Amino acid sequence: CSKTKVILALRELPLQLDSQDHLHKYQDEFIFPKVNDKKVIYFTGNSLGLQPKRTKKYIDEVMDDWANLAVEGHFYAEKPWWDYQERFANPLSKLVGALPTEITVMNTLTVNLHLLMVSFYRPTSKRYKIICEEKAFPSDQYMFQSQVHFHGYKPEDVIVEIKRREGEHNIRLEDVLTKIEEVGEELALVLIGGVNYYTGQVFDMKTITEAGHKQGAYVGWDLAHAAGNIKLELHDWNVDFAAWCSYKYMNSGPGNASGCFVHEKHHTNKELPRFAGWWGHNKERRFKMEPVFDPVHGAGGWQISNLPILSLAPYLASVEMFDEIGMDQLILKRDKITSYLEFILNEISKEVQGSFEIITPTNPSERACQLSVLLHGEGRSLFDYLMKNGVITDWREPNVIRLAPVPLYTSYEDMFHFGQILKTGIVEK
Ligand SMILES: Cc1ncc(COP(=O)(O)O)c(C=O)c1O
Ligand SMILES: Nc1c(O)cccc1C(=O)C[C@H](N)C(=O)O
Repeated sequence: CSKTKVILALRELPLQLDSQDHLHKYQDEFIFPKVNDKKVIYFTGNSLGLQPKRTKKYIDEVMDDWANLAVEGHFYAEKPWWDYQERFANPLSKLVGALPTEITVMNTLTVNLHLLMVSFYRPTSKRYKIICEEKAFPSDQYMFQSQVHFHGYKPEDVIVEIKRREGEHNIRLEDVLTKIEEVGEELALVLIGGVNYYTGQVFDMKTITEAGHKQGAYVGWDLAHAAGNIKLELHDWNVDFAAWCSYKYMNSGPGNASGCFVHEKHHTNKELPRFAGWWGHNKERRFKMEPVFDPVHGAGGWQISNLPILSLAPYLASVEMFDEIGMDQLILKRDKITSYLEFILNEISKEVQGSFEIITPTNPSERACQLSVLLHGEGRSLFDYLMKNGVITDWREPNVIRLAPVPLYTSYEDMFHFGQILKTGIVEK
C-alpha cells in the first residue's frame, strides 16, 4: 500500500509541476512532429529548435512585401529591409548581456567565427598560440586548422587543447587556467565553446576571459549551445568577441543566421583588420557608392553583404518571443526541469544498474539545458527504440545520447513519459 502511494505521488508530481509552470502555455506556440500519430517528446532543441507557429506570419510578411513592393521593399516594406538587422540589436543585447551597438546578425556561425578571427587572431613570431577545448565541435577544429594554415603555421605548433583528466568526462576550470598561464606570452587567442556541445558543460566564461586577458591574449566564445540557454554577460565579462547560431535554442530554422558580439572597446580601434563589404559601410552614406570603406561604428561594421531577409524573419519572430519571456524565467524552469529529468534518470539507473551514466556535470552552475547520457553496451538499439517510440534524442559517437529538456516547449509530464519509455526500452533490449 505504501508502494502504491509512492507511485501515485510520483505520477502526480509532473502534473503538479506543469500546473505551476508559467511557461507551460508556450508549448502551444510550437509545432511538434508526430510519431504514431502522437506529439513527440522533443529533446533535440540543442540541435534544431522546433518551429514556432508565429514564424510563418513573419515570413509571409516579407513574401507579401516582396510581391507588392519588389525593390521598393528595401525602404518601404512594413519592416524595411535595408536596416532590418537593427531590429535585433535591442532584444539580442538583453539576451547576451551586451550593449545594442555590440550586436549584429549576419551569415552563419562558422563563417562569423572565421571573420572574427580575421580581426582577433593575428599571430606574430612570439605570440601565435590558440587555446581551445579538447574535442571542440568539429567545425571549430577545422576552422582553427585552416586559420593556422592560412597564416603559414602548423596546427601542431599552434593549437593547444585543454584535456580532460584521465577517467573524467568534463574539463576542470583549474586546468583551463593553468594552461592559459603555462602558454603565457605565446598565447594569442582563447576560443572555446561556452557550453560544450557533447557533455553540456558550461564554462566559467568570466574567469577564463579574465585569465586570457592577463596573458595579453584576446578571448572569444562560440556560443552555439549558450545563446537562449544560459545567462550571458558578455559586455561585463569583457569578452572580446563571440558568435552563435540561431537554429538551436533560438528556434529560427535550419541553418539560419548567426548573431555576433564585438566588445565596445574594439569599436574605435582602426588598426583591427577585417574583411569588409558594403553592408558594413557608413549607414547614411551606404548608397552613395563611395570607393573607400568607412565602417559603421559598432559590431555592424563587421557586416559584409546585404542581408537575407527571408531567413532573418524567423529569427526576428524568435527573438521577440525571447524578449517577451526573458532569460530569467527560462532559466528558472530550465534548472527545475533539468533536475527533474536527472532525478528520473537516476531512479531508472538504480533499477537497471550499469546500463547508463550521466556525463554532464551534476553541479547546476556547470550545466544548463542538456544532460548527456553515456550508454553502456548496446546503446544504439536503445536510441533506435526511443526514436521509434516518439522520443527524439540525438546520437553522438561513440555512445552518447543528448537530452535537452528545452524549457520553452517541454513539460514535466513529457519527462515522466520519457522515463517510462526509457525503462521499458532498457528492460526489453
Ligand atoms: C559548438 C558549435 N560550433 C559550431 C557549429 C557549427 O555551426 P554552423 O554550421 O552553423 O556554422 C555548431 C553546430 O552545428 C556547434 O554546435
Ligand atoms: N545544424 C545541423 C544540421 O544541419 C544537421 C545535423 C546537426 C546539426 C547541428 O547543428 C549539430 C549541433 N551543432 C550539435 O551540437 O551537434
